[in-house]
Amino acid sequence: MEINDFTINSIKSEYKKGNLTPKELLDYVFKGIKLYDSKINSFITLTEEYAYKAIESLKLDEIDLKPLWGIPVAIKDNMCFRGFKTTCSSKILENFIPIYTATAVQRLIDAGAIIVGKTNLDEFAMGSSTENSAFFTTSNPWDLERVPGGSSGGSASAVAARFVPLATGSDTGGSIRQPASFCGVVGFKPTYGTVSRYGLVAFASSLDQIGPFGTKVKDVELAFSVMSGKDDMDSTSHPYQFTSVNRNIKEYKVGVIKELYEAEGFDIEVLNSLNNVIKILKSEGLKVDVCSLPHLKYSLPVYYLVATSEASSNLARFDGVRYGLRVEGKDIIETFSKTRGQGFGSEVKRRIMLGTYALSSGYYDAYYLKASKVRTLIVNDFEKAFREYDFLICPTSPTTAFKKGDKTSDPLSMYLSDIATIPVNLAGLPGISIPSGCDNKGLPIGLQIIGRPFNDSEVLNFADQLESIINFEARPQLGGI
Ligand SMILES: NC(=O)C[C@H](N)C(=O)O
Repeated sequence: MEINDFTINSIKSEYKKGNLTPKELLDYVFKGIKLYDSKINSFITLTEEYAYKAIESLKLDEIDLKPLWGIPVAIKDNMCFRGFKTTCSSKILENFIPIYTATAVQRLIDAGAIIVGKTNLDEFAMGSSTENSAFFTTSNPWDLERVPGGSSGGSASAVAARFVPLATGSDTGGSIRQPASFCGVVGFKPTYGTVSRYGLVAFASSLDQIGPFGTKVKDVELAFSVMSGKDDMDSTSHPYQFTSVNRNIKEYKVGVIKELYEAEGFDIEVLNSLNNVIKILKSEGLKVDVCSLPHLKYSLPVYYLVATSEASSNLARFDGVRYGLRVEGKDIIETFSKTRGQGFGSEVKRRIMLGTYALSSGYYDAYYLKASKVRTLIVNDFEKAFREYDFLICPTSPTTAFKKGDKTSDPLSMYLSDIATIPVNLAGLPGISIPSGCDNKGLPIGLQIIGRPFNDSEVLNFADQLESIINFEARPQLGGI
């Protein structure tokens, strides 16, 4: 069996023509994972037995009713899937088995998707390289010496390696878009509130958002249409209803974010790729200008106060009593501290300490409150820019995939990898990363497209058309199955 184009549409059309069955596709998927995942390490858990059982309930006459009928999907291991381990790549949850399924995951299942496994991440989604996983580091399928990005590096690499056509991620400061960029795939962070967070292990609740990875924008759109919408189990979920948009790309006005275009620290080849996109858009007749969002330069400090404050509160529940690991001490205080001391890795501890400090009395006003106020200035900058432009564009990340170990001893340089994605979370906006080319090492470069809140369909429509024009065909070579 030859599977050339690993898109949902082509898989479904092969199913309909009778050229492929869900069983054959699962055989192909698990064979690929078994052959190559020992090199890449995308998966923490495989749900093979479940998957083969799940396809038994697929009825061919429902294929047009279920958008993801027979589509294998990988789930980031910070989303609950009942009966299977949800580790968050942390020792503290190493053996945690949830008793319920996350709404976004359930909606994929209800649409016919087949869960094939849970993917690796930076512990509790804190990191940009997947090197903070307590279990193992994932490799980038384009170059095994390099990181796949993070924190959803397992999902991004699984799609890049063509293990699966679709995967889920969560994005607090770039965790879907940055690994998508490093792995040469499409990653979409929807508007905050459009996808329920119920069953997603919380990192920073005002920033976390679930979204999909795919090889093409249309696949990501389909997954988003299935996952999005009101959920009574998440009070921050919005009564959003997906409707697809079909507007000609020429009608849009695009702003290039000055602070992420003329900024230091961006590789010349990454900027050249952006320049190339600008040229393409102009030659298509679009209006493209450089526009300034002056408060964006505060995004990183604001994020590392807001996100860590929320994390210090969210992660307080892991105490050896309610969930996961318990290391016995002579009294309850010692049990707490031994459990947390041994259960959390160093990046998680760093963030809990920073957040606890920022929230503590006497410092709250100077740090958390101030950061919240500056966050509003960033939101206002975006609002103003969107009065003029339909979309804002910039590189997804300042560099292409870096080598393993390059940034592990310097947290600040790791944090800078998210300089272009973090502002989008602070403002709750939809943002997508699509491949825009390769650098001279043959590594993929990502372009980020940012839209107005709840204009997710417009972002996807624009990205889809731009993707066709760019026509990025390169893919990592792992060898055949
Ligand atoms: N969770 C994310 O979106 C990842 C971001 N790099 C962080 O470490 O916070």
